[in-house]
Amino acid sequence: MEMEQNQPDDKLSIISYQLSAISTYFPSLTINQKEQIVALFDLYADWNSKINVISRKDIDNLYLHHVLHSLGITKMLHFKNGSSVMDLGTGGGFPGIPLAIFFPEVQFHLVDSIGKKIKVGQAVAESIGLTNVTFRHCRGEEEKQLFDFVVSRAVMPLADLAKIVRKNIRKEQMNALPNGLICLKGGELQHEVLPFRNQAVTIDLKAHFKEEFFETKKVVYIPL
Ligand SMILES: C[S@@+](CC[C@H](N)C(=O)[O-])C[C@H]1O[C@@H](n2cnc3c(N)ncnc32)[C@H](O)[C@@H]1O
Repeated sequence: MEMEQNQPDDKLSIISYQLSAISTYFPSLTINQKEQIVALFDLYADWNSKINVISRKDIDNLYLHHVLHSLGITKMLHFKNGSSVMDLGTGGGFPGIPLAIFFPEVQFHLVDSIGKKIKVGQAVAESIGLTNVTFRHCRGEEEKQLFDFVVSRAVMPLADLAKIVRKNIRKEQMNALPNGLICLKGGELQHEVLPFRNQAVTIDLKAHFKEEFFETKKVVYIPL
């Protein structure tokens, strides 16, 4: 198992360390939200043993590498209540499910071209009682609904994503940033951001989360 620098080394302690990191970074989480987050480990461990949605050797890092990473999007924008957000290429529900827990008054639509991954996300959302999420098994190119924002992690280069989701961005604005695309990205980004250099905003997650995993992780916003 890949270890974070400051983590303890037995499995239960690792998980409770990661959970307490989330509570520390997001002190406003309600008891219900914390219970939903706690429930994710057993659900994903079980589903992941049947359908691979997270690298199997990374499941013990679920809370840091997947849940907290997904919540990194909140560092770019706090979606207003009543907003709608599509997660394109959600796989088993990242970043869509952690964001739907965090923003219970925002409507999320999770899309993936692989049906069995969508089934995992649906089962997890149902088990934790999420009522602000819908799912669709389709390619992003086929989805015609309108949203305030599209979020995405580890799906395709920014230019390709922007090309696919431009049609899905609603013209009416209700958030602190103009509607557009918010992506979680890692590593060297200069080349990908080049076509959007006058508009893209990038933030480093290492400025918000101290764990080594976030050293190279970024959130990129592009108005569309
Ligand atoms: C590497 S996985 C990432 C999954 C998830 N976002 C995560 O971070 O765990 C990429 C996902 O994007 C989906 N995908 C790729 N191209 C797509 C498209 N054009 N429309 C819908 N889903 C797509 C794949 O099916 C796959 O589940």
